[in-house]
Amino acid sequence: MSLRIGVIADDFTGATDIAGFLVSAGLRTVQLNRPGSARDLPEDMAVDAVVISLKTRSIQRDSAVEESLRALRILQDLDAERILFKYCSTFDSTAEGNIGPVADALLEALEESATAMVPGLPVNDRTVYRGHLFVEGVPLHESGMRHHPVTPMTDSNLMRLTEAQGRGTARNVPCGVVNRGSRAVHEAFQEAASDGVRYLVPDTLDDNHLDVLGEAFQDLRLVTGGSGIGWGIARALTRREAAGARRAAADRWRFTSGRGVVLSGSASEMTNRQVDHYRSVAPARALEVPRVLDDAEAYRRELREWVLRTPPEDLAPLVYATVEPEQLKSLQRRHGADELSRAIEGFFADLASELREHGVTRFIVAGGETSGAVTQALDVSGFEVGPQIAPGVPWTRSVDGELDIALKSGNFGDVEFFRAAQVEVTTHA
Ligand SMILES: Nc1ncnc2c1ncn2[C@@H]1O[C@H](COP(=O)(O)OP(=O)(O)OP(=O)(O)O)[C@@H](O)[C@H]1O
Ligand SMILES: O=C(O)[C@@H](O)C(=O)CO
Repeated sequence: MSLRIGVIADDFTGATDIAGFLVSAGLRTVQLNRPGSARDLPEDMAVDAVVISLKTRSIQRDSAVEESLRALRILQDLDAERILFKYCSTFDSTAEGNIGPVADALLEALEESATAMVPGLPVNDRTVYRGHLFVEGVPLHESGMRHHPVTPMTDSNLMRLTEAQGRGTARNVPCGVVNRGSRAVHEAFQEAASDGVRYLVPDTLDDNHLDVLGEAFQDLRLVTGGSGIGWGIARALTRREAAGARRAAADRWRFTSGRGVVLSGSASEMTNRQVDHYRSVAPARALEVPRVLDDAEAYRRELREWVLRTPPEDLAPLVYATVEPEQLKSLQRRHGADELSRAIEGFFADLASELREHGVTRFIVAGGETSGAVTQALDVSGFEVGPQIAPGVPWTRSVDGELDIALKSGNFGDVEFFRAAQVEVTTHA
């Protein structure tokens, strides 16, 4: 097997996000949830891209570097022509973060001296102007990300953030140069590299810019950034085939025949709106936190029987822990934030695995941590990635062909996401 692109992703839903964009640009893509499971890939499986999903965003630097290098070796064994290190479109990495050290280690292992840093994802309103990252039109450090519990972002300047973490200097490529096209960007990259600059940070204001950057960077051994640049590079690689391949991905997608369920453990603003909407069109049960803590087994049985009572042809029933921020804070004060998170994630994981034993084959899960816990409990070593339901959220099928799974990052998708996931499978390219 030889791969056109190999991706190392620093978190779980981030991996699914980029995998969906690669498919939408026409690459047949598999996501591996356990890096070692590359050896389980069927010999005859036609794959253009492999995305290895790690959980290295907020762990110790040494471990993040070590795990990323291990993933690199697996991708090299699969003959990956180019490597993309995927991190968050909101960077999610403070001065102590791992993006710089991992990029440095990958550069060294690939014997390269410079790379591009492209977190922008304009379709989800994450843009870069003069090297500053904006989320929905406001600078990163003024967006909700300034309150992130693990990686509070207090700076929007990507050059400063990168230089604080890495071993080299960074330089912006302003949008005036990007507007001139891929040759101008390529020249800017060459000039920067010969000046000893290690990280090139181009402006990214719209999808045209992603196309230009994809074209300019498609021959670099290492590119870093979000799913947007993955899409840009994949489109550069498949320019002529893309439309046909996109249609083929959507045409091929058929749901498994079993029942479905929606499990929402995300407490984000968008998920709150999505849960509110879905409750008005489908059966839904809010998780009772005291019973999760004190009566989990009996409570799971009760919810399981309730889920299985819904006729399989109806919209899938929803079980949700999702609450508004004030209520979340008050629950966390009463029970302890970490304990509660662990208990709720564990509850969803066990519920998912029991539902699977009782014939549920289609899972829609909201929340990055919740998705990780559920996927692990379902023992899914990898996914074949299908068409996107919304930008950054594709349908996936477990490599054993038994389960359909959609994993939604907290803030992705629009208000009707949960219903849309079940009624239409169009590709957002
Ligand atoms: N009602 C609740 N009370 C306490 N904790 C909750 C509640 N609902 C959800 N949680 C916890 O909040 C955390 C939400 O994290 P998760 O990563 O799943 O969602 P998210 O942060 O919205 O998504 P993403 O990381 O993709 O943006 C989980 O650990 C979950 O168990
Ligand atoms: O890039 C993004 O915004 C997401 O894929 C992500 O990384 C979620 O954690």
